[in-house]
Amino acid sequence: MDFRDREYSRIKRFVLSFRFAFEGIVYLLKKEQNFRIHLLVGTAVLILGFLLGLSAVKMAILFLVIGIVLSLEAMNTGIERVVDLVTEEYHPLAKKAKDVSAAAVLIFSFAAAGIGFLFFFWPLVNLLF
Ligand SMILES: Nc1ncnc2c1ncn2[C@@H]1O[C@H](COP(=O)(O)OP(=O)(O)OP(=O)(O)O)[C@@H](O)[C@H]1O
Repeated sequence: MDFRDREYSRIKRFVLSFRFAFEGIVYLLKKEQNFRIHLLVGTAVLILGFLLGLSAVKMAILFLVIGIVLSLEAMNTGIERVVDLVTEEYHPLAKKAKDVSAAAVLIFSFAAAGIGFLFFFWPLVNLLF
């Protein structure tokens, strides 16, 4: 039975939507190396920030930035799968769609790296020297 079927209660559809989103996360963890790398780096950054005693505001910004990177990576994968669904042939528009979608992740990753540099440079310098 289709989950959009009217037989399903609103509550059940609400719970199912979480289950499907969770399945998406499992898919990303199993199949997408870039997602795993971003998750690993993000976790390491949060642990380092905690150990260096960054302020609550800075930690909140780090959480936000890491969440956005992971979400963009997930959206990028979603777009790649849709493009693959539309065509398995080489197509200039398929290339543009995938390249631009990957560019979105890269652009924000540069911004995230800039924020990381601003937050960690002096605390690390003070710790090491
Ligand atoms: N159907 C296509 N037509 C034209 N170019 C494509 C097509 N599919 C992929 N490409 C090109 O190959 C690149 C890599 O595509 P691919 O689908 O392998 O994604 P990926 O970046 O390796 O991600 P993933 O490993 O998560 O699938 C794209 O960015 C695009 O430039």
